[in-house]
Amino acid sequence: MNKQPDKSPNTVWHRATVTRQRREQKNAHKSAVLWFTGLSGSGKSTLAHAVEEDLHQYGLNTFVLDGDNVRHGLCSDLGFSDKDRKENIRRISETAKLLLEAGVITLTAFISPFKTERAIARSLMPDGDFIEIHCFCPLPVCEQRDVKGLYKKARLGEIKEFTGISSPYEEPENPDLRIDTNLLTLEESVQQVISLLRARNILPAKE
Ligand SMILES: Nc1ncnc2c1ncn2[C@@H]1O[C@H](COP(=O)(O)OS(=O)(=O)O)[C@@H](OP(=O)(O)O)[C@H]1O
Ligand SMILES: Nc1ncnc2c1ncn2[C@@H]1O[C@H](COP(=O)(O)OP(=O)(O)O)[C@@H](O)[C@H]1O
Repeated sequence: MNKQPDKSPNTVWHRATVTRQRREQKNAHKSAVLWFTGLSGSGKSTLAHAVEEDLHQYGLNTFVLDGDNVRHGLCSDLGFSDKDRKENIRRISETAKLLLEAGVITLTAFISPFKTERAIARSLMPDGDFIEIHCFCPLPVCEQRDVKGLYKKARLGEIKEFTGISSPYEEPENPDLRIDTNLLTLEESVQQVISLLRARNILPAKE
C-alpha cells in the first residue's frame, strides 16, 4: 500500500494505559469512522452535520472533519492535484484513526475521489470500524445545485482540476451505504445512516 517512507526510525510506539476500550466503556458507546465520499455538492457536509446533530442529541461523542474546514488548517499547504488530494486524504485518514482511538464517532466529509486512498483509509482501522457512505448524486444535479458557484467557475476554466469536470471521481463499488441524495430528502438520508449504525451496534437498537 501507499505507505510514506518512515523518516523517524528511532521512535518507539508508546502504549497508552487509557485504552480505546476504556474510553468506549466510559462513553457507553463504540467509536467509528463514518466516511462520506462523493462529488462536490452531493451532500456530504449537509448529511454529515445532520447525522452528527442526531448522534449528539443521543448523547454520543462525535466530531465532523469537513473538507473545506480542514483545508484552512491542517491541509492549508495542499491544492487539488492528484498528489495533493492523496496527501490530503492520508492526513485525514490518520486523524480519523486517532479520533477512533479517542473514542469518538468521527464523520469525515471529503470528496476523497480515489479508490486506492479510500482503501488505505479502511485498512488503517480495525475491521468494521470504517464505514464508507457514498453520497451519490448525478453530476448534472450537483452542477445545478452549484452550492458554492464552483461548477460555473470550473466550466469557465477558472478552476483547474475540478472533480467531475476536469479531475476524476472514482465511484465506490461496494460502499457500506449508498445514499441517493437526489431521490431522498435530508431526513430520509439521515435515517438511512442511523439505521445502519443501529444494525452495526454503534447505536443501541430501538426498544
Ligand atoms: N478543484 C477542485 N475540485 C474539487 N473541489 C474543490 C476544488 N477547488 C476547491 N474545491 C473545494 O474544496 C472542497 C473539496 O475538498 P476535499 O478536501 O474534500 O477534496 S479531496 O478529497 O482532496 O479531493 C470542495 O468542497 P465540497 O463542495 O464540500 O466537496 C470545494 O468546495
Ligand atoms: N438528501 C440530501 N442529503 C444531503 N444534501 C441534500 C439532500 N437533498 C438535497 N440536498 C442539498 O444538496 C446540497 C449539498 O451541499 P453540500 O452538503 O455542501 O455538499 P458537499 O459537502 O458534498 O459539497 C445542499 O444544498 C443540500 O441542502
